[in-house]
Amino acid sequence: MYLNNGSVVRAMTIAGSDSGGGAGIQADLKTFAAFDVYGSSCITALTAQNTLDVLGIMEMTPEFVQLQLQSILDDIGTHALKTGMLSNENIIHVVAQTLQQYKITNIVVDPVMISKSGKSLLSYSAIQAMKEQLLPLADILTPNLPEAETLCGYPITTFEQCLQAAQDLASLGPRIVIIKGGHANEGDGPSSHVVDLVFDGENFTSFHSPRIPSHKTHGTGCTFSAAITAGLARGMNFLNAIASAKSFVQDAIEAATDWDVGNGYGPTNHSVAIRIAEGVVAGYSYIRKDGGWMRCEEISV
Ligand SMILES: Nc1ncnc2c1ncn2[C@@H]1O[C@H](COP(=O)(O)OP(=O)(O)OP(=O)(O)O)[C@@H](O)[C@H]1O
Ligand SMILES: Cc1ncc(CO)c(N)n1
Repeated sequence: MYLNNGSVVRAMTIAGSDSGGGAGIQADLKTFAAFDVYGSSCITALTAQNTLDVLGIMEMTPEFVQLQLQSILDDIGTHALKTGMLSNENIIHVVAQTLQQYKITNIVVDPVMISKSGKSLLSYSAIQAMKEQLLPLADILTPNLPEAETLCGYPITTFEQCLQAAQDLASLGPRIVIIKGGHANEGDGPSSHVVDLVFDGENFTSFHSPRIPSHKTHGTGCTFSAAITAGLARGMNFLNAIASAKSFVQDAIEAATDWDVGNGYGPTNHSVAIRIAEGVVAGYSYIRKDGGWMRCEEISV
């Protein structure tokens, strides 16, 4: 187990259970294990789910969510924490309250709203609670494009709109916003690269990687945010944690391309070695120019 100053490094996830094992709590714990980080979990809802569909959802009561959080935090503690599927505003409320009460740091909020199979995982009325109560506590917010559109309240179809959306989301509280590009150009057929855009309140960095032509992408978002959380728990700075997470997701998609697990959007393969920011992920930084942003220097972290 990875140690930091002699202490076992711990990470925690607050999310829904995916009975199919590809997303949610199951993906998070597999990812923490791959990063050699001890994982604990608070389950917000059970989903009866496979690679094709979400057949049913059973929510926990807010009281039981709170009890799980207290039981972990009073005894085991955590060096970083992520949230995934939160289901409703009452759960969001107790989660936000408890994170404040225990002064949790290194909080990654993955604002899960819809499964790859198209089922809602967050009630519409919870979106405002997420914006008002949870986003101000987030160190890192990781929406995919449709989630960023819902939180911003406008469509994002160009790179300039994506730059604007990241700034608007940062104004709601998170220190760092990453808009993930997995869903880009879906309507127009696959594009050759997946671009994840990072805004840290002042500067932009974009991470580019080849788009893997695969349907084994169930849970990529959960895996990505869990990998960032594990990296933060291990003491990485945010750019290294993001770069390591992106490499991990890429390798996990690639390692699953031949898998025969399920008949729909199959899970990724978490049994891949982690690469700790070895300069493998190409990124670009941006400078302000003529009232906009210009891509300039290529970076590796
Ligand atoms: N086909 C692909 N090839 C390579 N990387 C991908 C691919 N699809 C997604 N990714 C990467 O996976 C990560 C998650 O992105 P994505 O936009 O798929 O999240 P998501 O929609 O939240 O996932 P989920 O299905 O779990 O809800 C990002 O780092 C993205 O770049
Ligand atoms: C439980 C759960 N959380 C998140 C996602 C998003 O991938 C999912 N499909 N299921």
